[in-house]
Amino acid sequence: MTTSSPAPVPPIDGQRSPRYAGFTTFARLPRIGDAPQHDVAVVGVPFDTGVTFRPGARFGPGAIREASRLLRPYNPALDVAPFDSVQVVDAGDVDCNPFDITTALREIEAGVAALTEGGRPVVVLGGDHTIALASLRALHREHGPMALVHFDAHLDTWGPYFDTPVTHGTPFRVAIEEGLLLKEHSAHVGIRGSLYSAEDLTDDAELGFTIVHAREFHTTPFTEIIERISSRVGDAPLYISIDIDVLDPAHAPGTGTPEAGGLTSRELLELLRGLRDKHLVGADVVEVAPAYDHASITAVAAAHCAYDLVSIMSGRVSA
Ligand SMILES: N=C(N)NCCCC(=O)O
Ligand SMILES: [Zn+2]
Ligand SMILES: [Zn+2]
Repeated sequence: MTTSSPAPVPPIDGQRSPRYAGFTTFARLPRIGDAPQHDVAVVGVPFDTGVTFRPGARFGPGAIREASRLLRPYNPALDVAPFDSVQVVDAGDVDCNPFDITTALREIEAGVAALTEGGRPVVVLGGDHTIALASLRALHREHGPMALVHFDAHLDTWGPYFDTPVTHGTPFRVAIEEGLLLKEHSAHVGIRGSLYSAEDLTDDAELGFTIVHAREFHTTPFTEIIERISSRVGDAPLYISIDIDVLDPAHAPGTGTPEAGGLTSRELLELLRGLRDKHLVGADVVEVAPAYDHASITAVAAAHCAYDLVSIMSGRVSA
């Protein structure tokens, strides 16, 4: 992977232009056409045709970008200035069909593939969770099967809903069926809430996943949980998928299928930081539905997750 040369085009300086002014891009980064090339891309996927309950995640990318205006250029938790040594850009949104899931997934896959050519990492801002499948398909072209760390209240390995095989409740079942994932290196984290039946859990185990349930955060030391996830991933190329409903509704009210008893945003960010040394090839932050948000609580959490993901990626690219 190449490191940018000359110096990367930086985000707009908050000391020269107030952070609430000007065009809205993620963390006030340059738009993709305003940099000579990119090492890491952030891209929006405004798609929510796969939802089973409250719609509105199509407005997630815009809300996350707006909330990201406050992000500053140095990330002390990871000791990295993510925009200093590599070129990070906002690649805009993928235009995808709002009426046909199959067509949309093809368009999203093509959009993500164009950005990740040559193995460059990407952070995808959703959109509902269906889009993770397209993103995995695109990254599989570069990396082959990947480890998945999937933060979510929900398993998202269910079967068809209303005879529709690809929805936001099914992306990781399809991903396993398509051979996109290394199941022995993959985990769901934060799972909770009601299921259709106990078989949902045995079906998921048969697909090969392991689960860190939300309630385990009460009984297991945090460092042990991090170690469990980290050793599961090992050295495999890693994709991190963050469904913002992994957070408790108190920390993320703006989402379509909220479940009580979730993680705090502090816990989630710390879990991400625990994966800093992994070979992170791609990530998404999905299911932000601003219509149900209050004071941008959910969008802020999502923006901070995306910032830590970019920080981990740029640390690797520049190393
Ligand atoms: N991926 C999210 N957020 N939710 C999936 C819920 C699917 C269901 O209730 O059947
Ligand atoms: Zn979920
Ligand atoms: Zn999900």
